[in-house]
Amino acid sequence: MSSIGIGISTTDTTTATGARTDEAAALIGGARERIDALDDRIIGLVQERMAVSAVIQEARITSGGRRVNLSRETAVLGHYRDALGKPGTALAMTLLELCRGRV
Ligand SMILES: C=C(O[C@@H]1C=C(C(=O)O)C=C[C@H]1O)C(=O)O
Repeated sequence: MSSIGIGISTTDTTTATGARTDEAAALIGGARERIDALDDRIIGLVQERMAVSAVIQEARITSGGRRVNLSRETAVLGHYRDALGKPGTALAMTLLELCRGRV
């Protein structure tokens, strides 16, 4: 670590995290590892959701029905909105687009 005056560190770690102390940089670095691991799990769950959704859509289309079921999508949107508020609706819309494409 080099330093500029008392208590101001200029390590690579603090630079990368935006922290102003080594203690904060260490906390942020550890928490970012947890976030990266959570993001990997979230991405895996989204991919699993896409696969399950595809099974449903293919079964419905093969049976002569339509790909999209708006009443079900409304229920999914409501579920996310109830849990996460307005941004939850936007998240659900993105998930639905990933799962059944743009309508
Ligand atoms: C998966 C389905 O098909 C489509 C995809 C949906 C989804 O990914 O949640 C919801 C409704 C349908 O538009 C379903 O009807 O459940």
